[in-house]
Amino acid sequence: MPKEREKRRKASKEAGLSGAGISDGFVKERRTSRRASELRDELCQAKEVKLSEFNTTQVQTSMMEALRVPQVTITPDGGCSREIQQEDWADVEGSLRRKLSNSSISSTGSSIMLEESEDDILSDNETKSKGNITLEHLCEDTSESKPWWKIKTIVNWPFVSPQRRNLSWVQLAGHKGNFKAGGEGTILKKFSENEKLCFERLQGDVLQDFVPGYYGVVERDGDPFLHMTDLLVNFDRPSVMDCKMGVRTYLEEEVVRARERPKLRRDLFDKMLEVDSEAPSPQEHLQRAVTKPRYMQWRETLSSTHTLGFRIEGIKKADGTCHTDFKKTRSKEDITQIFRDFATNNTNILNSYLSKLAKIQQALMSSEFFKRHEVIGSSLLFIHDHTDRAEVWLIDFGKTTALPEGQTLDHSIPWQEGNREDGYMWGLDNLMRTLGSLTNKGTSEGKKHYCLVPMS
Ligand SMILES: Nc1ncnc2c1ncn2[C@@H]1O[C@H](COP(=O)(O)OP(=O)(O)OP(=O)(O)O)[C@@H](O)[C@H]1O
Ligand SMILES: O=P(O)(O)O[C@@H]1[C@H](O)[C@H](O)[C@@H](OP(=O)(O)O)[C@H](OP(=O)(O)O)[C@H]1O
Repeated sequence: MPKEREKRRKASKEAGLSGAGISDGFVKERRTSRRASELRDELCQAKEVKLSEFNTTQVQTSMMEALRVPQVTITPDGGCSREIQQEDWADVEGSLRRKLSNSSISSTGSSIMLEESEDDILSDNETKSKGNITLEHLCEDTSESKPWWKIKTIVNWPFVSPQRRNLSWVQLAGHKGNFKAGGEGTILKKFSENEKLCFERLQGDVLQDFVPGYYGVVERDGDPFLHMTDLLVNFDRPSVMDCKMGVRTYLEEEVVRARERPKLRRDLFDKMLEVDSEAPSPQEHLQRAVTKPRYMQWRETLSSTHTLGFRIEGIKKADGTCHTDFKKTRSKEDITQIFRDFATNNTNILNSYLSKLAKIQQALMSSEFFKRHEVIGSSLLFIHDHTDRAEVWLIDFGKTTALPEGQTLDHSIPWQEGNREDGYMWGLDNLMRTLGSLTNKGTSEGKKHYCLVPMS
């Protein structure tokens, strides 16, 4: 981390900006994020690109034929970002409060609510990014003297001029509008109190080398962001894959809330219908809505989350093509084929990935952070390029939560409501076996983690 920034971060921390400030931030940040996203959407009016489904047959077809999706190119330019200073924090809190009150859930007293744009504590109605990036404009405030970066959306990767090539960026999963460019090989991610706490706790943990560098909270256009390393920055036309880890993709508290105060979501019903018109039950068809845990569980059984403890979320290949619809990719055979294709069957790359995963596995086994956190919805980001450099990082701690004092997790035993197990290690084991089957190393790289009984 550059010294200047480190100093400023320390100063912010000492001023109490890191751990405090937004006590009920988990709720607020999601709403803030949604409003910011809406505003951005209004500004950008970017169009969604419908991606073709990516099944086994398509794996075998040329990726060049796949739909081109907009990529983000980050170019140095004037701009207006700065780290949050002590005096700003009250403003941030105030703005979060304002945004929360603007969008707070109305209490009707009814036991079941049908809401198109609201869900429980953790959800919102943002469109998913899924590889097609919304055109983002950075603000043009010239009063700031610090250099900034400008994002432009391009449609075809090869159009990027040579000097900008390495700065191209893609978002394979997650919520649209969650990312902005940061200076000097960094990016900004929409603020999440939970994720911020995770990044802070990861400092000094054995996992620190396997997560993006974290440089604190910064403010941009009135919103707080987490400032972190852009993992793509040192690669040349990287191939990228996002694998969401674990057997469960929703928090226990989401299940509890859905039980106590079910909220029916039409958008999730529609997403379900799009994949399989027979998936909703007759009652769900009647109400034309489902609860979020119902949707999430259906997604898990449809994909390999349930059976293997991980699933592929998205892939971008060196030629710039992206595929992000792996909702129905479940079998070992399909996943193996996708990995083979992703790594262009290059044994150097596959071996590098495998040994990187073995290191991650080792680190996880001795990590105090991992022991004491329920890791939900976190991904492994695989990145390689034509130099055969291949790296894997853990990303996305938005739903990674600390356990009560004294409690630890095994990460391999079956989940039952209340035990908070996430199946992360079991999923990693299966992932390593998948990669191992494509190399001579088989599964000898890693330590075996015994199977979970599939959840009902
Ligand atoms: N530090 C990083 N460097 C490079 N790319 C990143 C980085 N962090 C995230 N990405 C890209 O952004 C995508 C989404 O990241 P992430 O999962 O953190 O977002 P999210 O909005 O929290 O997702 P979700 O909604 O699933 O929780 C990843 O798939 C990856 O393509
Ligand atoms: O991948 P899909 O099929 O698009 O489904 C989404 C995905 O499971 C996300 O992980 C989840 O966000 P969180 O992880 O943040 O809960 C989102 O919930 P949301 O619609 O409430 O944002 C789902 O809609």
